Amino acid sequence: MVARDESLRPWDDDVWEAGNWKMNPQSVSEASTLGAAIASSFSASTPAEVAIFAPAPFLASTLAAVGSSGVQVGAECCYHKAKGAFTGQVSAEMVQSLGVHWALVGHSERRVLFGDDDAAVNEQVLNLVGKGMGALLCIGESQAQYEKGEAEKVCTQQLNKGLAGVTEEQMKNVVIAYEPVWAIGTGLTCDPATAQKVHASCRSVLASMFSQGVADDVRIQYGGSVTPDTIDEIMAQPDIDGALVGGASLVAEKFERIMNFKV
Ligand SMILES: O=C[C@H](O)COP(=O)(O)O
Repeated sequence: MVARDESLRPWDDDVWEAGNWKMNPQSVSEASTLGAAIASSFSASTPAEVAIFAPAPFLASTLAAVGSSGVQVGAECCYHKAKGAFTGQVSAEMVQSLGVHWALVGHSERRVLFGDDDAAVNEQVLNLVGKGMGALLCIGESQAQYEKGEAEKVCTQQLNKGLAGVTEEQMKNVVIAYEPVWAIGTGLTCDPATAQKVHASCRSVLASMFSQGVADDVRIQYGGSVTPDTIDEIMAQPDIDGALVGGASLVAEKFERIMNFKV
């Protein structure tokens, strides 16, 4: 068994519900208001750890808005280089200096729109865990791959490539998010039983790559059109340890219901 790094996990729960705001909040004030609202509905009785992945310009203000609530704040992407002539990029060091300890890696929008291939994803994961930060690695198949029945195959490849070179010890700072691309922002939530099957397959891949202990301990979130109406059935699946939520994380009341899922 791999002991979790509790400095990155202030709450002793197995479940992690995370909001990915993407490029949606348009101002410091909008992000801060949303962050404060989410933080105010988070309490000791919330059955999950909670994190918000915010746009880089709003990380500091979102951290201030959530204050000491226990809601964690992460970055949406960190380039793997520490410093240099990389116009427009944000480094792990930059966000770490703000007090941010987590970043998303390999979100399908990064892969499809910005060319983050498996090699780039792997560099970002290695960079983050090498610095003691946490990496939330997103994987998932496209619609065409889904229709060909390739979900498990694609996820296996993305895990193998994205986590190449990561040590068993570093896996304590890795969370996986299975996000079928065809379900993102479409209202088409993956059938929970199908998602469970892919999650179980991912866990078995991680057992082969690392150990059964890592596979048992790692948290695997589901993402893709999660809403207050779908969260309970998703969370009832044994291998689903939380949700990575896009659109519904932009509405505090919706995200509050997701945080307080019922099983
Ligand atoms: O990172 C979050 C996912 O892309 C899901 O987004 P969504 O909940 O808007 O479908």
